[in-house]
Amino acid sequence: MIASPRWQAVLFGAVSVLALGFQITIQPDLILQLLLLAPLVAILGLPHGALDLPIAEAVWPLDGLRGKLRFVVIYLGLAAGVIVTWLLAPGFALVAFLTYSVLHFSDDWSKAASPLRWTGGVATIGAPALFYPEEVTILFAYLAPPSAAQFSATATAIAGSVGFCVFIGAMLLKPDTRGQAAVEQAILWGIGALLPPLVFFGVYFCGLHSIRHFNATIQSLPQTRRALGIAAFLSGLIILAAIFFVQNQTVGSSGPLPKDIVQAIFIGLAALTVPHMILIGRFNSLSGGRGNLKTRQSSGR
Ligand SMILES: CC1=C(/C=C/C(C)=C/C=C/C(C)=C/C=O)C(C)(C)CCC1
Ligand SMILES: [Fe+2]
Repeated sequence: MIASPRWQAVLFGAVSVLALGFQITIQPDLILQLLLLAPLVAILGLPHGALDLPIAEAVWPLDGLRGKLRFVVIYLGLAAGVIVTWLLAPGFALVAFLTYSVLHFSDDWSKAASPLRWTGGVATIGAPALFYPEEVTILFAYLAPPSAAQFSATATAIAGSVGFCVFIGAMLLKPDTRGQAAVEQAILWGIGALLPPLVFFGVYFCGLHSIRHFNATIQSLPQTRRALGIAAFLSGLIILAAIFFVQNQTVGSSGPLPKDIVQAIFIGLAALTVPHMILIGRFNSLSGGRGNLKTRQSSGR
């Protein structure tokens, strides 16, 4: 576990530098970016969602196997609802996904001085849209009709430019904002300008978000060791299922298409983030902000 937020910032800086080196030397094309992003998101992103069962156990009395099964069915039902919404109204789904992702990612700076919480969330999506508008429009067009993709890319780029101005304004006018969050967001804007959108996303999601989220959650849960065990077990199970699924695919001679991989990664993330956010919202309100449930229940091992 990387306990100290300062070490998380150092790690994020190091991963960013490595990714810049990778970008300069390899210059990966879209398909290579996607083939690297998919397993990275699966392996590093999964554990932060796999803690949801231990979180639910701390928030609600999930008595016995029945209680746990009921939770899993509701959780997966909500995720399936997102996928159905995406199939029926992809334009609306993309706009909603981008909006709640900004809210979700803002939580990485929940303790930062205002307005850095919001500029951080906006940077995670707005930076690539601002610096790589054409690439982002193409990627959005894999997820929604062209008009909705164009609208979302433009709106996100505008949000990005406003966020960037607010960030610079805060740096110049509010000395109390010049802390660790500012360093992280400066790195975020830097890699947003220098790395292609998917490499940028991979670096932020795996190098900062997942680690920070996982660490904050595990620290505030009772029975830490048990929670880690459940998260490891669930992640292993899902990764095995994914490997089994991929091996049994009859892949055409041309291999997987970028569109299929983009849809699998991002509609998958969109679907799982909805029940995850509802649960985290309940968890935070019960434990008093970014609180701690260790004190609410019997102390952890
Ligand atoms: C599709 C796409 C983007 C948006 C990704 C989003 C919005 C991801 C959200 C993930 C979540 C909410 C994970 C939760 O832990 C970017 C980065 C602009 C780059 C261009 C392609
Ligand atoms: Fe997350």
